[in-house]
Amino acid sequence: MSNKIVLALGGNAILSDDASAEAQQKALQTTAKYMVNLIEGGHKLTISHGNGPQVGNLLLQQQAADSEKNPAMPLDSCVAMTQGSIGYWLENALVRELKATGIEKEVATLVTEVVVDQNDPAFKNPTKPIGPFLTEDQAKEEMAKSEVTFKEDAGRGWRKVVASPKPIDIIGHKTINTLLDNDIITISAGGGGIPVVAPSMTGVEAVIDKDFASEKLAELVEADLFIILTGVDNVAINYGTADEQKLETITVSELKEYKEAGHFAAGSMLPKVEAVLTFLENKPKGKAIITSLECLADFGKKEVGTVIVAD
Ligand SMILES: Nc1ncnc2c1ncn2[C@@H]1O[C@H](COP(=O)(O)OP(=O)(O)O)[C@@H](O)[C@H]1O
Ligand SMILES: NC(=O)OP(=O)(O)O
Repeated sequence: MSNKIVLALGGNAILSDDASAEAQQKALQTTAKYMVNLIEGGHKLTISHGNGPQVGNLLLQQQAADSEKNPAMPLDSCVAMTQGSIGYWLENALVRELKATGIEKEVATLVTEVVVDQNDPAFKNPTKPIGPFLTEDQAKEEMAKSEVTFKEDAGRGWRKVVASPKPIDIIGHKTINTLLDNDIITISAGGGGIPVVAPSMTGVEAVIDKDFASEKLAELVEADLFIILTGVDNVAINYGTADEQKLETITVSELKEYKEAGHFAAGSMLPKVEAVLTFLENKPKGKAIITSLECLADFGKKEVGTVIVAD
């Protein structure tokens, strides 16, 4: 059966330890190979992706821009720039892979604006980690020098945090849907989308969580299947402990219970769990999967990853 799929790519599908353009392009070429399985199945595919490491690095590069002739770009413009660069790399990789496998499909990347509420409490409480990981001492030194906030990120080190308001609407979602209905693969809502406030559509300094933006996209294009790819094959309870247990097929109520019991870390697995729960509350007949890129190789042959369905 052919499905309309929203596929959200996590950080490890784009970036390893090497943040060079060449290394990210190479990682995305591997990612594109795994996606062919979804495309060959005749599914209508729209892809979104994160930009946390990339937009943080780009913001750091702005510090070198200190003159009127070479001004620093604000965060919303940096989000737009990373949508462009990651979209270019991914589109390029997919087109190459489609050619190699003889699949005749086109790919279109869309610069996507996402409406947020200017009164969203997130503007007063930055939580979204971006850019490189620092040690605690380095982060404290940075905080003493400027008004930037750094927080510890899920046991992995300290990162700069910025406001991350919830997405309300995706500008151009009808265009994305029209492209999908015409069997064109789209790349959209990259980096969570460029945050803008209505009615003026002015860009604001924030980075939207790509899991929430991808959910909003899945809702608006009425996707049948919402897949979030991340660094693990399955969501787990008691993650990282001796009692860790991988979740396979699970209902919305069961997942909610585990969420309420605190099994999912804020800033890493929690937004993914919340995004799939919201998707299935809006579309009970839909299906959501959280898994790794590698597991996509078996998609269509057997159930892969953590599959979430309505009760
Ligand atoms: N309960 C959990 N089950 C599985 N993985 C978890 C859990 N809690 C935290 N994680 C970690 O969170 C990571 C996903 O978050 P993150 O790396 O921030 O996302 P992304 O893949 O979108 O960049 C997983 O790869 C895993 O290391
Ligand atoms: N925008 C965003 O959520 O990016 P990451 O998934 O890379 O953190």
